[in-house]
Amino acid sequence: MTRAFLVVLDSVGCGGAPDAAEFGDEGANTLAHIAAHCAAHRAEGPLRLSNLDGLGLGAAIRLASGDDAPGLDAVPTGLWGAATEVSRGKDTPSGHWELAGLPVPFEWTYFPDTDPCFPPELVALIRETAGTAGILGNRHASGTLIIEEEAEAHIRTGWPICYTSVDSVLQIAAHEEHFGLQRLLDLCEALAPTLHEMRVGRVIARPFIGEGPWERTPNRRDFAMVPPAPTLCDAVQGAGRQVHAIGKIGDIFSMRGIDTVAKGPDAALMRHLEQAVRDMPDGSLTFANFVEFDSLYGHRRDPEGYAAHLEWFDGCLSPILEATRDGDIVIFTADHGNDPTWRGSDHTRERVPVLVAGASGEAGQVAFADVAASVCAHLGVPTVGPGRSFL
Ligand SMILES: O=P(O)(O)O[C@H]1O[C@H](CO)[C@@H](O)[C@H]1O
Ligand SMILES: [Mn+2]
Ligand SMILES: [Mn+2]
Repeated sequence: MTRAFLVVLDSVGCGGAPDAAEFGDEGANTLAHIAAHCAAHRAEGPLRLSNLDGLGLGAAIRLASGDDAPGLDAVPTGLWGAATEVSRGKDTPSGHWELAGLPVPFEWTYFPDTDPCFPPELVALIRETAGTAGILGNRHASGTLIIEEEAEAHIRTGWPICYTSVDSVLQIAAHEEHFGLQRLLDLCEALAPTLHEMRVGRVIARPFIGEGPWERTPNRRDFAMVPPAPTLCDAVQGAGRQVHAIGKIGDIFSMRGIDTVAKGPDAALMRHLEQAVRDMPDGSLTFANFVEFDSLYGHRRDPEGYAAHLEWFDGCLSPILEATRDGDIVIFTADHGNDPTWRGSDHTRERVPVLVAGASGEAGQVAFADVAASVCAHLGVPTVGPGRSFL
């Protein structure tokens, strides 16, 4: 029996989504634009990702979009392809659920990009649940900028800072000491069932500290809707196998089909992944998400920070790939794009690379749900979802 490791590099898209124009994202390409930025502007020169490119990253970018990616021109040794999403959201739950065999079968509710953005009944519910006379924010915003703008008023009034984005989210930022971390988590948890009934995908607690400058802390919590049907995690667990989640996978799947969880910043997650490759039993699935590409660099529109994080990630892979056993597969993919050279601060609709260590050949253009079918086929468990195995 063999093991599967499914590793999502959050937001590391490769352009070319056929419906990108419907999202205002025609031409967005996270990886190709970072590579072009490095080649043209970076003191250290072109993007260098020898492990991922060796598996087929540059080839996947060219296949997905036709765009060039300077510095990524290795001849692939892994199995490589590019995956297209059908769910209507370019958000984290949509991407992960579909990779896990569950294209989202309904339309999410999004809050309009108006000021205010939340309906009065929701504002009343937040006020009542928080025990405050009002809320701050109530608009579309970047999470770091809205803290800059509202933190002083937040500390003065004690009101929570509520905002949203192009994703189906209610985000609440509050100071860990002045407002209280547990109080923030309790508030988000209490609001979540109502928001989920409204088909808002997540309520996200965004705690911060400091007295200006302000700093968000790793105590973020996502209260996500339960997946509306079984996913890859349920299929693997249901076959009596172990499912280990690294990073925010547990939150994204509301712990459905997941046995164990390891969390922390990306550097800690890399150590957890290495340990999982050493320790996980035959027949198991390890499902990891590395979020900092998205949260620290994509949303912050920082192509050089994004490039450095890609190079850090790639540089950590050699010992991990060497520690895999015969018959293991390691799949590297992504859940959506977040082009740091694009306008605004939101995700971008893109295809994503699919690179498999432990297999070889060209998978070509595949579907997100094919990832779940491939993992099921590899592990020899009953398949889940509409996909077909590319292995
Ligand atoms: O700008 P910040 O707070 O990082 O928010 C981002 O994080 C949210 C959840 O991933 C996205 O919807 C986007 O709004
Ligand atoms: Mn994501
Ligand atoms: Mn994001």
